[in-house]
Amino acid sequence: MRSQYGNDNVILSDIIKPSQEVLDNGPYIFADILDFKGLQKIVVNHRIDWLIHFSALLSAVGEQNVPLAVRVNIEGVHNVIELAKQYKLRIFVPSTIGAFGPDSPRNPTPNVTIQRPRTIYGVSKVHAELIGEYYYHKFGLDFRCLRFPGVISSDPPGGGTTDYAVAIFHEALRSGKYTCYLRPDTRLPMMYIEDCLRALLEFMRAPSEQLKRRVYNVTAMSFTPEELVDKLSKYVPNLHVTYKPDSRQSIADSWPQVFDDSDARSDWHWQHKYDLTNLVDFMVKDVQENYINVENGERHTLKI
Ligand SMILES: NC(=O)C1=CN([C@@H]2O[C@H](COP(=O)(O)OP(=O)(O)OC[C@H]3O[C@@H](n4cnc5c(N)ncnc54)[C@H](O)[C@@H]3O)[C@@H](O)[C@H]2O)C=CC1
Ligand SMILES: CC(=O)[C@H](N)C(=O)O
Repeated sequence: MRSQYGNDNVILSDIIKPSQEVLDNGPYIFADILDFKGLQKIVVNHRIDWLIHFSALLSAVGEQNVPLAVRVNIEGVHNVIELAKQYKLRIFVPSTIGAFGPDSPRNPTPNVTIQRPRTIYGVSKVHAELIGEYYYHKFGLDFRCLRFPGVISSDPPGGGTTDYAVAIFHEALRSGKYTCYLRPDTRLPMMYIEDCLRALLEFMRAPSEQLKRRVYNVTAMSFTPEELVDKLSKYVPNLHVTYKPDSRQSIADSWPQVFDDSDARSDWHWQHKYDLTNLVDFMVKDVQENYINVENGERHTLKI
């Protein structure tokens, strides 16, 4: 986004201390999604016109702290949506495959179908979808929402059910081993981060008249842990993976296996670029160069 709109025109915010890399990249400010007045101040002082609301507790951590998930994921959405209405902002809120549940068709899962999720994360995302649509119809708010599958990047994962597909790269490339908390045949929809961010930007830029709905499924691929291990073994030939399913298995078992994003493809021409093979190629390179080599370099420096 910064490469297209200019570094100073995209402000990143969170409640955590930013890394040096984040600070070097462009403006970063503290913003607590639960502090409505603080958010108002930011919108006014920085003349914000688009709001992209990423803050949330993901599926696995949400189950461990339901009251906090309710506050951040539900109260937080109330705040940003009201803010967007007051200041006439275009607003994007991501939803997820987790907004579906065991009663939804899983292969494929269409854009409009039964949504009865069994996690607080999923419930909060259905709530976000519905309140966003309501504000669109009632107040003309330019609310846009994409339901993402598991998003894969080299950043440390945030406590979701699809985290294994990130963690496995870090652990396999360091130690040649990984213990997976899902069964080997657990199929879930996934997407590489570059596709995810491009989908978001293309969707935000699409003229309103082109959108037949405000909430779209998007995806790129679907795979299982054993299929990912098979591809990764090309880079880590003696890779040893064991499977110890935990509470995240039942969450994954209630989620879509294959996501139908044909509406996004026909309405605003969504097209993914990364499939499983080039996802693995890029992830191996990224984790190796930006994490493992850096750690090794730091260790080396310390030894000197
Ligand atoms: N990572 C994935 O696979 C997917 C993510 N999404 C959605 O994308 C969004 C971002 O996900 P990730 O980056 O993976 O999650 P993450 O857990 O890495 O990031 C969430 C951020 O929210 C921040 N946060 C928590 N409480 C806050 C508060 N009170 N005020 C301000 N910020 C607060 C956290 O500090 C954290 O940096 C979420 O809304 C998630 O539901 C949707 C589908 C898939
Ligand atoms: C798919 C998601 O929304 C997220 N990665 C999670 O697993 O909770």
